[in-house]
Amino acid sequence: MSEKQLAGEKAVEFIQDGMIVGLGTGSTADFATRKIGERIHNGLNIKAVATSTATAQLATALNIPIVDLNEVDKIDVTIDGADEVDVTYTGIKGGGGALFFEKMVASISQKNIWVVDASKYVEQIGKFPLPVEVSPFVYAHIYNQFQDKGMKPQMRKQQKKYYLTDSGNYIIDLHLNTIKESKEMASWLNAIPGVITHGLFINTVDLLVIGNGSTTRIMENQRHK
Ligand SMILES: O=C(CO)[C@H](O)[C@H](O)COP(=O)(O)O
Repeated sequence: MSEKQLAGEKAVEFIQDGMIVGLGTGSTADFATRKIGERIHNGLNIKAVATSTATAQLATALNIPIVDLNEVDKIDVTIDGADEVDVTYTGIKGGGGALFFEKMVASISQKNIWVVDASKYVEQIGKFPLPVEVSPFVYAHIYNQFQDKGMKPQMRKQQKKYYLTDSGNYIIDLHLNTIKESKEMASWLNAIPGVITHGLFINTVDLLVIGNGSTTRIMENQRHK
């Protein structure tokens, strides 16, 4: 079994009857979603909120009842993947383009569990390009601002066109190589008009489930206890 599958399936052990569950996006989160589907088939009773159209489609195919984010007061547990996470539980998400909905769902979740393979647990984040979701109305100006600051921006593309997120925005990937001041970087990005959100997730994760060889390592963010 792959490290992604080990991590994804392990996290499902934290889900109990009656919960509202956030379903993440990406190949690792999909393993969790499939396992939840299996448990529903065996009698588990939950409702779920999806973080992307792709995840909603997978969940529906597995008979997982999907509800709108606005129909729930809170989400009990969200299981999501990540592209990189460091020892302070700061991470980069959005490799799969779902960062905006993922951030919204995480923000109203009482417990956020991230599932990753061992290669994503790093000392310093930033090797993975940082996604910034921007409005198509003003994207070129934001791109130029990044370029002028030497942040090596790249418009994300799909089939030669600009990649469109589920909410109809573009993504600019910043090839920074290392991000030391993540809080400052997050505040700066948040303040740029036309930036919808970015892939820096700070102080979000409660529990990190890392697929490690043939087993899993579970790490609890002590600051969230
Ligand atoms: O943030 C994400 C999607 O926006 C994903 O969780 C992240 O890209 C990890 O994906 P994978 O599990 O396929 O490696």
